[in-house]
Amino acid sequence: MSQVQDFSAHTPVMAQYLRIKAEHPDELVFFRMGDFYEVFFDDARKANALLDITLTARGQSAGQPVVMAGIPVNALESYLAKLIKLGEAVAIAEQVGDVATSKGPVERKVVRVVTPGTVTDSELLADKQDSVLLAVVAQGKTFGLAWLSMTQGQLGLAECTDKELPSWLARLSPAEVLVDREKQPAAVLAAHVPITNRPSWQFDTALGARKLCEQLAVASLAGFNAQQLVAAQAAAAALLSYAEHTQGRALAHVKSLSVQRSGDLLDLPPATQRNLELTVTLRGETTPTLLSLLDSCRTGMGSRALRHWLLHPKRERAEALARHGAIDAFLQGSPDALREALRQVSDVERIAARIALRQVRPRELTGLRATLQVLPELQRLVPAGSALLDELATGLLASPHIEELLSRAIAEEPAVLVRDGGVIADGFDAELDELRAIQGNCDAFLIDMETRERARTGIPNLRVQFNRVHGFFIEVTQGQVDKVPLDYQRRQTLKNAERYITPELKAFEDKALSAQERALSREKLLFEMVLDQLIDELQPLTRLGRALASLDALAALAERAATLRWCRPEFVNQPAIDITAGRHPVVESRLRETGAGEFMANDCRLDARTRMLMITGPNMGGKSTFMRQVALISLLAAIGSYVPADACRLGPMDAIHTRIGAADDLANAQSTFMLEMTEGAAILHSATDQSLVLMDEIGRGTSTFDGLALAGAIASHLHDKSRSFTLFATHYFELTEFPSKHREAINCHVGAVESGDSIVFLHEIQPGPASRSYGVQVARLAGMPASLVRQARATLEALEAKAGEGRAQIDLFAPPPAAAMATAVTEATSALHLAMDDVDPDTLSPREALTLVYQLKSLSRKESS
Ligand SMILES: Nc1ncnc2c1ncn2[C@@H]1O[C@H](COP(=O)(O)OP(=O)(O)OP(=O)(O)O)[C@@H](O)[C@H]1O
Repeated sequence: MSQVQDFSAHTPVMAQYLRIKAEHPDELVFFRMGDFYEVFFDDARKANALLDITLTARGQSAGQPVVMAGIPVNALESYLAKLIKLGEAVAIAEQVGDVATSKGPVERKVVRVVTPGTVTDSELLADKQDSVLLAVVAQGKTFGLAWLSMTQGQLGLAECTDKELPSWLARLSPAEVLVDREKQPAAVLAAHVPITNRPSWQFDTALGARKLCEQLAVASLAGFNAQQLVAAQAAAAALLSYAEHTQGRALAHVKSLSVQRSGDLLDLPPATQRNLELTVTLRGETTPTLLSLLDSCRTGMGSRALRHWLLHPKRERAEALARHGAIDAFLQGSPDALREALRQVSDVERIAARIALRQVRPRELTGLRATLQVLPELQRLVPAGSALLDELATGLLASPHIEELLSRAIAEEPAVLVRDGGVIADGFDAELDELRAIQGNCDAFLIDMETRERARTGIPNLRVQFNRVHGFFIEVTQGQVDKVPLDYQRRQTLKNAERYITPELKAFEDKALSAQERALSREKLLFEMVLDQLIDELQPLTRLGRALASLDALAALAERAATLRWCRPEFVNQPAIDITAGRHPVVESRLRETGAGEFMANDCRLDARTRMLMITGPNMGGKSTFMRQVALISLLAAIGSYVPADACRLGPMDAIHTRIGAADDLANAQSTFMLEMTEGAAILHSATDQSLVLMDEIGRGTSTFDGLALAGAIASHLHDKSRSFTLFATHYFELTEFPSKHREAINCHVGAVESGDSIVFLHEIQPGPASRSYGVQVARLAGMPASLVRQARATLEALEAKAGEGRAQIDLFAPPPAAAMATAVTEATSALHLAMDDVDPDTLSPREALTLVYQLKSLSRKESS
């Protein structure tokens, strides 16, 4: 039960609470009182609204009732989980003083602050996902980013422009973002992530540089190539201060820093991540996605590594090549045995972090011990023939000291919590063994005393017993009570029996109970000592975690490649996306699962001379699927996976841009068309000749003529200016003219055949433009009423006839008028110039001069016509 306290103003406990709350104004303060955490005032009202817990009022403060709500200590985790999900932060104030010896209220202190980005409790974290804390600060036109995965112990720094910031936010997908409360970046506000405001002075470059050097134990950041990143260093200052503040201690396990540059990564803007359904579907679910298909990892660490690879593909292809080599080595045999052994592996990465933060639980340590014991077997099962796998296999080492320590110190099956006792193994510490022996002797003592007392009192059914609530007692049934000797003192009366205690039993009770208490506190001390020794071994443990994660992820990719019949892609230096019999991995596996038929594989051949496919064909024909599969295959190759195709050759790639129809973004007050144009504009601004661009039915969000005109202009821009590899799907038949005027574009279409009133989709990409769009047939398939379909067909025929008669021949792809004038003028000027170049006026005869005037006149007439 919660202690009954007087909460009137000025009571010492209230003063203590108010002091703690003043230090944590932005967090919900959970104030430990006995078996409850209490929340007061506005925090209580908030908890009541968010957690649906009952409000009570007790005492008065400043004339107002003290509003409060209580959370039982043993239900803390589930309430925390809820609050973290809602983006709230909680400061946990524990009783740190000794209740028995305290004068006045027992001392309380905030031992940690749990926030969405810094949570490390295994119960509150998803196994397969990292929780990333990110700090973002604007310095002039540059944004500095610093992030930390608390459970991986890894720091990251980057700088980017305003335009690039949304991609970074999508890629890092932070659980919490720290921003300067004076200038919150708009892109962060738009990203719908929990935001924590920090004071401006915490975003300080010099402070950041100093804190980073201290954290990484280095004299300068030059070794990390980070000394120029002043904005990122400023973000790191706020990040590290906040992380330490929440943990209430230094972050001993954070020893590695990776500096990332926008230009190093294959750019996957947020729209691309969404449209390609990499980690969540368009409906917001986690399956079926590319990640859910890929992730057959055996450990949470492996799944997290795979997710990271997928969202951070590199442009430079050495790492991907090494992974292809590793998959190949696995496939020479089979990854199954290693994957089976990986089942016995615990989440070493998170355990290492929790050791560092002194939050590790006894059973995590036995998990770690079991993992260390299977390392030799794992090492044996890693196949030869790949430099990357060789390197990872050598990483499967931990100092023998750790294993030996864990085997000696931790019991075979320890209790869940240290405070329950039974965690330290017998034989590890002589003092603990002795204290336990006293407890162990209990049973023997009780039996012995029972025999003696039965003999002394002549009560045959007398029993000497112990229970947790009443301690030790002698129980005598009511019928025998008159035989009880004088030294028996009554302790408790039951319906059928009386319970007594004797001086001898009391003395034994004191000894046994104090032994138990002493054993418990000895265990706590020993556990801390074990942690001290483990903390010295953090670096090898963290390295081991990473090696296990990579091995698991690679073995999963190998398993997928074998099961799904994928091939090894080849990288070339020339521009190329050359895919033979490519498939959309997720659609293919859905078709297989639902028995809805075979997936139709398709080729895609793009190179320096053919950069754009103008794709036409009926709705439901497979245009979007084809375009997406080309993007997914390119991405899979870039992360080092095999790909769903028979053969695949890829040139360099710097980004995958997608503009694919989406629902209205009402939350951000953007109409479908506005969104379409905004996303389209972003692509045109950033796509290069090494980008892959998917344009699905651009222009459909507005009137036909506007849409067609815009689509034509966008296609021209992509073809002439960006020169990107472009897959352009459209229902505007007019655009099938595009390739005849643009050398690097060709037409193709998805095949369909009409049978009677109906239509059969072939899902095959065929050369040339589609002959018609079959929209009415598709509507019929979708179940539109027959009368409506008939009406639509009649209208369509009338419209087609009319369009055929009167359509003016408009050149959709002509350069814009201003540009046309400019070109004409330049050419004309240059022609006149050329003619004038040969003329020397001083040597001309009058007749020659007259002829020249006629010539120039005729030239100028020709060029203006
Ligand atoms: N290559 C294929 N093999 C087998 N089935 C396919 C293939 N491509 C697409 N499909 C099936 O056809 C459905 C429609 O495909 P998709 O959405 O790509 O058509 P679309 O041409 O883009 O249509 P719309 O123009 O209406 O957007 C898919 O959900 C899938 O079930």
